[in-house]
Amino acid sequence: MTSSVVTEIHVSAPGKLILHGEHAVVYGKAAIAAALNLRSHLQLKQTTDGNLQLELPDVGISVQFALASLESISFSGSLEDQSHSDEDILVIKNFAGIDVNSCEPKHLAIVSFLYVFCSIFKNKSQWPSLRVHFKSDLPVGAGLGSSAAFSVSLSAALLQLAGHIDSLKLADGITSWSNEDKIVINKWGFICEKIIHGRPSGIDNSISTYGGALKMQNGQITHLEKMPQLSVMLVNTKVPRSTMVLVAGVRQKYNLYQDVMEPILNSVEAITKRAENIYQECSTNITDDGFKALGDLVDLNHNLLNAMGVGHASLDQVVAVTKKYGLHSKLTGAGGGGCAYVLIPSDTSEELLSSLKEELNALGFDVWSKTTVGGLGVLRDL
Ligand SMILES: Nc1ncnc2c1ncn2[C@@H]1O[C@H](COP(=O)(O)OP(=O)(O)O)[C@@H](O)[C@H]1O
Ligand SMILES: C[C@@](O)(CCOP(=O)(O)O)CC(=O)O
Ligand SMILES: [Mg+2]
Repeated sequence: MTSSVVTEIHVSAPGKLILHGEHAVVYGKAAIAAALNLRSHLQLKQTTDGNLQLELPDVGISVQFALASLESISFSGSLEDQSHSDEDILVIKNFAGIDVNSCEPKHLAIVSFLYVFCSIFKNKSQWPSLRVHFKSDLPVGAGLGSSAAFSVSLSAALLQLAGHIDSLKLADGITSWSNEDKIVINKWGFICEKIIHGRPSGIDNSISTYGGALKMQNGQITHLEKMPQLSVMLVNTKVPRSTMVLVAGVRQKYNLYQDVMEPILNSVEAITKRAENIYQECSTNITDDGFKALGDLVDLNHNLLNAMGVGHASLDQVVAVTKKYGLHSKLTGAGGGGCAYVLIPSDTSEELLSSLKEELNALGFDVWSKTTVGGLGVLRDL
C-alpha cells in the first residue's frame, strides 16, 4: 500500500560540550556543559500504511515494524514513569529480534525509540503510523552528546504528535516549547538516555533541551546566564568507544577504591567551580589571566580523567600536539577515545589554528576549527 502524508513534525536538538566535570557529575559533583552548534535533525511524517518506519542512516538502519504487532506486546510502561522498566526493555528486544546483551549503536537506538513510542502512545486508542528519519551533524558515540540529541529530538517530536506538549512561535522567529513543556521533553530525553547509557547524570539531555550553558550538581541544573563567548577547537580522534562501558568502568573503580576515587572526583569538582568563577567574573570577554588559569584547569582536568581510567593514547596525542602550540586541551564526554576540545584564547592567530589543524588532520583526526558554544536548545523546525 502506498502511504499518504498526514502530519509532519521537524525537530532539531544540539550536541553538547562538557567543559569540566564529566564522570564526576555521575557522582553528584558539579559539571559545566554548553550547547554546540552541531545539531541532530529528526523528521517525523504521519503515514497511513500501518507501519512504524525508522530510518537512521548514521547507524545504517532502515527498519519497519507493523503497528498491529507492536500494539499487541505486553508493555507496561506509561507516561508517568520516571525510569524505564527492565522487563519492558526485554519485551521490546524480543519483539525487535535484538539480542538481550547487544550494545550495538543501531540496537540501542531501536530499543530506545520503541520504548519511548510505546510509553507515549500506550493509552491512545489508535497508534500513529509513522515514518521517522533521523540524521545528525554530530559524530555518533564520540563524546559530543549524540545520544542526548537523539533522545531529546525523539521525545519532543513524539510528545508533540501525541498532543502532550504544544510548540510556540517565539519573538525571535524560532519555534520551540515553553519551559513547562521542556521539563517533559527533558524527562523523556533522560529516560531514553538511561536506555542508551545505563546510568547517566542527565547533564547531556538537559543541555540538549535547554541550550546555552549550565552547571549540574546533585541532579540540579543552574543556567549560566553570564557565560562569556568561548571558542574551542573540537578534535575527534575517531577511536570508537561506548559511554555505557566507560561509565560502568569508573563505577567499578569507585566501588573498589572509594577512598581513592572520592578525592579525585572532589578535585574535579574544585576545577569546575574555579572555572565557573572565571566565567562569571569575565561575563563578556575572558581576560589573559582568565585564559591562563583556564588552561591550567583544563590540563589538571585531563590528567584527573586519565587517573580515573578514561583516557586514551590518541587523546594524549591531541594534548601533546596542542601543547607545542602553547594551547591547552582535554578529553570531553566519556573519553576512552572520541573527542577532545582545545581552548582557543581570543588573541590566537588564524595561522596558528590552521597549522594546528593540519598537524591534527595528519594524525588522522577530524577537526572543527573554531566553534563557539552556548547555542539554542531543542527547536521545532519548519
Ligand atoms: N545519529 C544517530 N542515529 C542513530 N542513533 C544514534 C545517533 N546518534 C546517537 N545515537 C545513539 O546514541 C548512541 C551513542 O551514544 P554515546 O555512546 O553516549 O555517545 P555520545 O557521546 O555521542 O553521546 C549510539 O549507540 C546510538 O544508539
Ligand atoms: C561521562 C558522562 O559524564 C558524560 C557522557 O557524555 P557522552 O555520552 O560521552 O557524550 C556521563 C554522564 O554525565 O551521564
Ligand atoms: Mg551519550
